[in-house]
Amino acid sequence: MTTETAIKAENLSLTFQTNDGPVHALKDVSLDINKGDFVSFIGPSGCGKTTFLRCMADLEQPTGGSIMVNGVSAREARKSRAYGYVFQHAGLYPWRTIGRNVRLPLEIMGYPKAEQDARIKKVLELVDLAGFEKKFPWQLSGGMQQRASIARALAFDADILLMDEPFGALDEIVRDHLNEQLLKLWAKTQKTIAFVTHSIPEAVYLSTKIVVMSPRPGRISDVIENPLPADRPLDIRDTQAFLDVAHRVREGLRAGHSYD
Ligand SMILES: Nc1ncnc2c1ncn2[C@@H]1O[C@H](COP(=O)(O)OP(=O)(O)OP(=O)(O)O)[C@@H](O)[C@H]1O
Repeated sequence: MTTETAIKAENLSLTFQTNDGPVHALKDVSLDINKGDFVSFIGPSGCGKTTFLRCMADLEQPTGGSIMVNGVSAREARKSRAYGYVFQHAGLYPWRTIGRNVRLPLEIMGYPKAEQDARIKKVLELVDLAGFEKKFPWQLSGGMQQRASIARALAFDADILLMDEPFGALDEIVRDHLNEQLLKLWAKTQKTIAFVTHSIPEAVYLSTKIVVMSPRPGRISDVIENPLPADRPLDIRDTQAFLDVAHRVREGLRAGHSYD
């Protein structure tokens, strides 16, 4: 069986020119993400995780190297709506109901009304928010709002999901629950997911592949193929196999960390 590449970065570099001189947000980053992979990016603040995700999304332009998404340039991939993007904060419009927030990208893309309705129903069921369509964002908990923003990113059924620390602002129990749900959703939809996190347990629990990054210049310091089985109840986090992977991630982080 051949594995198809969803995202391919080759010697990707991005230097920002700032008043304090150049900032090497990414330098010579090469990585293959296969279709159906769940890849986490972990590393200290400023190591280029968000910049890397934004390059995949064509929201930043690399200054060197290349990035391909689904075999075409990031720009073409953006135009063909190859991905959904989930931000750290849900970013729902407060004056729109949950249903109308999810509807927005579908309206922009010009889907017929009946198709919009069908898709909204389907994705709200996927994230366990059936029945909340008519609520406003402020009537939902933080975790529910984040699920609604995931539904919005899923609405047009892109096969890639880019997620930038989507659960960073949530308390640990809610986060555990959303981690479990996201894993189920991933298994059900077979999407390719690129996921930024600061949490070692979250990275190990969710991923097929963990990319450890380090700063100044932003680069990849380790890529760990996660040996854990696909079926992952939350208590897998207490197993030796889990702790072994977490240990390797921690070592990678420590190696690339400076305490200035
Ligand atoms: N638009 C910009 N202009 C100038 N510098 C930038 C810009 N965006 C990011 N940077 C710098 O690039 C580096 C990488 O930033 P990036 O946000 O990708 O890191 P990160 O790993 O996602 O950090 P965090 O974990 O804090 O979100 C940082 O030094 C940051 O200050």
